[in-house]
Amino acid sequence: MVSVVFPAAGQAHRMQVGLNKVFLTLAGKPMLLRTLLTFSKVPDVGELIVAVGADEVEPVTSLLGRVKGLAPWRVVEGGTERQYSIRNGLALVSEEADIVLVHDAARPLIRRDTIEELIRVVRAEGAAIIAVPEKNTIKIAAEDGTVAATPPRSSLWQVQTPQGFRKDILMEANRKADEDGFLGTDDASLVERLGVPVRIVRGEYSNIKVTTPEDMVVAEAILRNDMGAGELMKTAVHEAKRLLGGVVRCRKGEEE
Ligand SMILES: Nc1ccn([C@@H]2O[C@H](COP(=O)(O)OP(=O)(O)OP(=O)(O)O)[C@@H](O)[C@H]2O)c(=O)n1
Ligand SMILES: C[C@](O)(CO)[C@H](O)COP(=O)(O)O
Repeated sequence: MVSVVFPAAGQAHRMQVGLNKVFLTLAGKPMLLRTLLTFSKVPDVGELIVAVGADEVEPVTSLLGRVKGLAPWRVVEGGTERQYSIRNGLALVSEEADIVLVHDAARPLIRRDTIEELIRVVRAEGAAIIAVPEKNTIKIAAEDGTVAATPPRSSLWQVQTPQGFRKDILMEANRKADEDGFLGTDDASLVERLGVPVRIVRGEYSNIKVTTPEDMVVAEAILRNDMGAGELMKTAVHEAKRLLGGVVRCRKGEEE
């Protein structure tokens, strides 16, 4: 059985609304619910553990109690850092779970097929993360604000969640991180410290983490666009050709 821990106890400082962003509505549904409902549709997922702020435990418990279609869930108080919120969630993972996924509640655009593919890879390899190839050139800055290095883009991936692990691996990684006082910005970085290989599973660029106000616009647009990127592109290509009288170049094999 797969257990999923959702860190949802952040302060949303960068959203600048004075409210935990996971309760903000996107296309008519609170972000947190959207995320939980998508995971609930995955047959292997047997448990949802949601870490929220201390004063949010009661209202969230009451809210989830009114929602139909959720997998069995529990709400726990989060911590001052994402990693501590997850640690509190891990304490509630049930005996029957053999795999644990961690997913930011603030990534409401995750797709069911991406979750299913991640679970398949974790079953086979023990540890895997969802990521997409980096599109920009990334620079490493020196302390004085000049460029220290330009790592080759072909080896850079933007890491997302969910991230999934065999339960024993994730538990040990968290225990060791606590012992060493190590704080990571994702869960895989804790597992990497154990020397366990972590497989990268290619996901979707649309699985954004809603972090700043403009991310709300992007998320809302993606959710409200019932065409999807593939269909949108077809229409855009058709229009471009019409405007330019068929002069638009199509790469071999990519003709309409
Ligand atoms: N102490 C914390 C901090 C973050 N999170 C969760 O971790 C996810 C990713 O974090 P982030 O996008 O940074 O959210 P916030 O911490 O809320 O945002 P900010 O850093 O702008 O305050 C979010 O679902 C957030 O709720 C958490 O559970 N506990
Ligand atoms: C785990 C994560 O979503 C991967 O991109 C990200 O590192 C979380 O970072 P944040 O500092 O909590 O925004």
